[in-house]
Amino acid sequence: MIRAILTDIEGTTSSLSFVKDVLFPYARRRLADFVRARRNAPEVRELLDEVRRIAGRDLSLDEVIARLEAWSDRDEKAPPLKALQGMIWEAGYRRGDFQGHVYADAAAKLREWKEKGLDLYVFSSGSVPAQKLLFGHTPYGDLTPLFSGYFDTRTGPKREAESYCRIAARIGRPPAEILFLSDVPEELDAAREAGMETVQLVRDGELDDGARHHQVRRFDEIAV
Ligand SMILES: CSCCC(=O)C(=O)COP(=O)(O)O
Ligand SMILES: [Mg+2]
Repeated sequence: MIRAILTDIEGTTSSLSFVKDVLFPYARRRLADFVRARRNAPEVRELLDEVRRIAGRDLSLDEVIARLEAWSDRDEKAPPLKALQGMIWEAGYRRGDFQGHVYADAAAKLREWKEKGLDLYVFSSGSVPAQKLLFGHTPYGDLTPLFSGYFDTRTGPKREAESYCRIAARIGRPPAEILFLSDVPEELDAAREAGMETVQLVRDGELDDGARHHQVRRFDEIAV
């Protein structure tokens, strides 16, 4: 029996276009200036050092910025980039430059599941602070009280079963009691390999009769 829901964000609770056309360009435009202005702040300095560790050699500040910009352009889910994006988005949410996009059906169903006693969790490549910002600033108000926990790629890559085993252990439930929702079949494959139940969101495009995972268009088509 399903006792907890673990959900992806981009393409699942929220539109691809909000992330790709609003959030990513917003952070990309400000990345270099943000890093230069905050390079001595301990939380930023640590992330810049992490970029150097990933590169495997010392890099100048310009080289670090170039690498971050290249990752952003390729949508690489590198943890230090995701953390910096979240820091930049914080000002955007605070100033009201944008709100976190959440589909109406997702907001309603998340509320309903919570009221029914299910525990709700997020697993996204966006950093945990970025996840909280998105769900904290939606047209439906602050949805963060609905969630019992948040996971990002610091827990592990989204396409590896081990990440879902770790999440189940952190949630404190057997994987079979957890339903994972995502738009990406490879993420669902990994969750299934870990023993979780899965449903694929297909927000746009055709449903596929032969799909590996049960497909729905909206949260209100998910039976729990
Ligand atoms: C936390 S909102 C921004 C989402 C993001 O940065 C991203 O890379 C999308 O990843 P997801 O795992 O939610 O598909
Ligand atoms: Mg997704």
